[in-house]
Amino acid sequence: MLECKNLTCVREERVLFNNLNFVLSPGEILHVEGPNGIGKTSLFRLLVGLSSPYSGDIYWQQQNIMSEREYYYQNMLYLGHKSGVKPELTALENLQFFHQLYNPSVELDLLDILTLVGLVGYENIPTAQLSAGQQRRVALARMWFSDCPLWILDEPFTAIDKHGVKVIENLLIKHAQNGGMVILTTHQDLSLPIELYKKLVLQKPAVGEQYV
Ligand SMILES: Nc1ncnc2c1ncn2[C@@H]1O[C@H](COP(=O)(O)OP(=O)(O)OP(=O)(O)O)[C@@H](O)[C@H]1O
Repeated sequence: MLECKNLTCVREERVLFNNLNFVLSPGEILHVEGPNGIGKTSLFRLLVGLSSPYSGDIYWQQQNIMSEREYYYQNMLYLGHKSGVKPELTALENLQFFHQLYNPSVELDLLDILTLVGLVGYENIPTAQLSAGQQRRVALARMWFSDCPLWILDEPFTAIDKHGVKVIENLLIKHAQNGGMVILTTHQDLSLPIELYKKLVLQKPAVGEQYV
């Protein structure tokens, strides 16, 4: 379970959100919504420990993520805005790298995963030469390798076409149905089963609480 308690985020003395509380339990997909600049990426950076909250705490399985970082990182997959793929390696080589990184002991057919992410026929092209959506697909392939229960996905659908979005949605559903947890932000409408899906809408702080 991921739990945020009284989380306040401040940038350049401006309060993006204050006293945010939420819980993400096994089997849940949480969609963080809000307009450009409201603080979604800032929240995700707090959730993955890349920056520290102005106040408040984040707990993973009742352990503060800042004091139990190693344990937390063993359980969490983060996909940020940057693709995290190696541009000079081919799509297949990037997948081989993810395989070694995440679960080398598990036998996987990388061609199956290339098929799922729609990159068959492009497997031997350097990733730098692929289209924006294809490069994003290489990055998203990590979800098929990860056995982490918690997935934190910052705009995973950027540059992904409608069919690709469906494939990823189905993967998120499967992950949640297997007891996994997903927190994601996207400006797209999602079609996910209501029993797995909840929303968190970030809102501006009240006037008078907008600056520290
Ligand atoms: N490192 C930083 N230093 C100063 N200001 C920052 C920093 N990071 C973000 N901000 C500011 O915080 C605000 C929220 O940015 P953030 O990227 O979290 O928004 P967002 O909700 O993810 O937006 P979008 O939907 O456009 O991706 C913006 O006004 C941004 O300029």
